[in-house]
Amino acid sequence: MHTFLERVNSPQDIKKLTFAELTLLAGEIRSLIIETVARSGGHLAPNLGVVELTLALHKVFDSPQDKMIWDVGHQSYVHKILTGRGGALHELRQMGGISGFPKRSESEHDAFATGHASTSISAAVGMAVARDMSGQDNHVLAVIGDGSLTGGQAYEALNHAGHIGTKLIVVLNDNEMSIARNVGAMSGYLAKIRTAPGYAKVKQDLEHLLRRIPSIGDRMVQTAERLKDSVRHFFIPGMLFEELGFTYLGPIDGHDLADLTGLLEKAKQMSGPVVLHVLTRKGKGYAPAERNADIFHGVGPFHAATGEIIKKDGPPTYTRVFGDTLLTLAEADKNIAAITAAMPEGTGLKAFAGRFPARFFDVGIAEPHAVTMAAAMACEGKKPVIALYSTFGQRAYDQVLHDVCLQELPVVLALDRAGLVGEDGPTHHGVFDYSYLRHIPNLICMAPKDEGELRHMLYTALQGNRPVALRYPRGSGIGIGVDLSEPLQVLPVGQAEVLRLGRDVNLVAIGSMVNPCQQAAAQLQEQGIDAGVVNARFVKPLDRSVIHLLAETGPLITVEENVLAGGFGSAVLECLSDQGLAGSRVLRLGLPDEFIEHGAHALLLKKYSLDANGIARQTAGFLRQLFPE
Ligand SMILES: Cc1ncc(C[n+]2csc(CCOP(=O)(O)OP(=O)(O)O)c2C)c(N)n1
Ligand SMILES: CC(=O)[C@@H](O)[C@H](O)COP(=O)(O)O
Ligand SMILES: [Mg+2]
Repeated sequence: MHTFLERVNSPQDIKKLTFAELTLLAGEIRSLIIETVARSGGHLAPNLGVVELTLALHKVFDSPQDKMIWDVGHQSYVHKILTGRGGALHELRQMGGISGFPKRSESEHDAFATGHASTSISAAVGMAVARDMSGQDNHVLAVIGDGSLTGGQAYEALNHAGHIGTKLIVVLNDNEMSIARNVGAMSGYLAKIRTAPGYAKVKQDLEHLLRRIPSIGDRMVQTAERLKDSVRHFFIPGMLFEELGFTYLGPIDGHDLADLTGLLEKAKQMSGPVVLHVLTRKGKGYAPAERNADIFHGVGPFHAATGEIIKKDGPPTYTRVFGDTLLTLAEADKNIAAITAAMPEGTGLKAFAGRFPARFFDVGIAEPHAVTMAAAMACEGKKPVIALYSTFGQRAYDQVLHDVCLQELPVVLALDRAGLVGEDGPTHHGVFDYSYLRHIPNLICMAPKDEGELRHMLYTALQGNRPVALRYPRGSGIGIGVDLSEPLQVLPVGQAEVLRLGRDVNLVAIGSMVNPCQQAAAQLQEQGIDAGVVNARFVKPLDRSVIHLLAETGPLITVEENVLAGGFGSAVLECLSDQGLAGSRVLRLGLPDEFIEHGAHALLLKKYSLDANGIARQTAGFLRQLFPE
């Protein structure tokens, strides 16, 4: 029974509830989120940690007039429930259902779309200056986690906000965790604030005392002010934010509704920028998630009663094969180093971190820094491998271009979660990387047809002395039975693998699309169409002679799990145009020029006709068009 939840359809309903009722409501919200995520997967621990915080925010502020911006947005389920979407939670992250992230088109209460970390303070500054320009006085809040506060953009925004001094509130949700344990000097600084005994009281008493020091004459005033500052610095660790122009409030227990609302009311009265430091427990209220906040950060289906994750049988993931292969290669070459931007588990580097702690670097959510740092390591003879999700690699485009490729440095960019990622949706699909990489000079860009080829590609990348981007998909390999003891081969750079030449048509596929193309070719065979399949392996350098040969043989279908705009198929068309074969019969299959919604990976492939059936159907249709009976 969700007695209180049933009474909450909008944030206005929160305002009428007493603290005792809100506490009961918090329990019901937790149960609903646990039940929902246990069924269909999602971001559990981050949401359980912000139940009271979200209730307090909606009690004190008036959304949608007041703007709440959720950094990353993976912790916005409670906000969704309180803003009229509780009834739609059962279809969270499923195709056609509500998104797992804030989305302006979904609700007027979702002030700004998020998904990539560390953008919320910039967005809050933008909303605040727009408000000031229109002479309005609504409140603007950025809710940012301690992990997201490791991202450079957060500091750019703090710097600017402190400079202009406009009214906005940064709620720092500090749970000492990124996905893994949070890292970095800022994290250490927050820990100091947390552990300073009776800090808030000391700060209050001290300010009171300092205000009572008499000021006599100009010089004396200056000296006294300097003295006050030194005393503040000595006793008050939160001064960093104050020095940046913010009023620092906290730290405060983020599960105490009375304290939270009290301090939020105080923040509301301030005229300039405020940082409100809130301490929460990731996974709060669900023992398995409290114990293993990293595992329950983003999780697949599990048994709600026990917290036991429902294991999927199947081949090892690409991530796993990448991690294991890198570990093997690093045993033999002490120059190999691994870098992650706050995702050691997600990118398969946890074992590497354990085995080679001195060669492993978690830089925080700092993709641009990771890439420039790797470039400099390569200058000094090291072989850095940066494992990023393709979508987060977008953050480091300029660093790849300007720091790595311009200097032709041997850095390996391992782009995991390339292609459609499924339920996380448009903020996370890695469908732009061929397009954002293939025009960069000096860069080799490759994608394996299966998990076995991934091993050889990683080896190839580390053997060469050039920048390489290697992209592979989320989830299980195709099940070729990887043997880690199988000797690794250097693949000839720029050479495609002709799997079978077709008489009627040839499918030239890259990466994850090779396997469905082979299945499609088998289906076409049954329809009497002889279709060949070529594994392109390289988007850059492209195998121009194979493309030439195929175009002269007959119709050509390019297939990629990337947007068509500027992708692999575009590269093939450019190549044909350069070779004077612009009139070739080419059909490009890939993703359209739009943001792809969330939904199960298989359903999305089907929707965009990139599964075997869709590829076969489109190929047959193209041939019918070319050769009407
Ligand atoms: C640019 C970018 N890099 C990496 C990620 C992956 N990611 C999602 S949540 C997260 C940790 C965020 O930690 P924090 O902000 O403290 O939130 P918490 O989950 O602890 O509430 C990371 C690394 C991302 N969303 N965006
Ligand atoms: C919110 C975020 O960016 C990550 O938590 C991401 O959702 C993880 O995705 P994977 O499940 O593919 O590791
Ligand atoms: Mg955190």
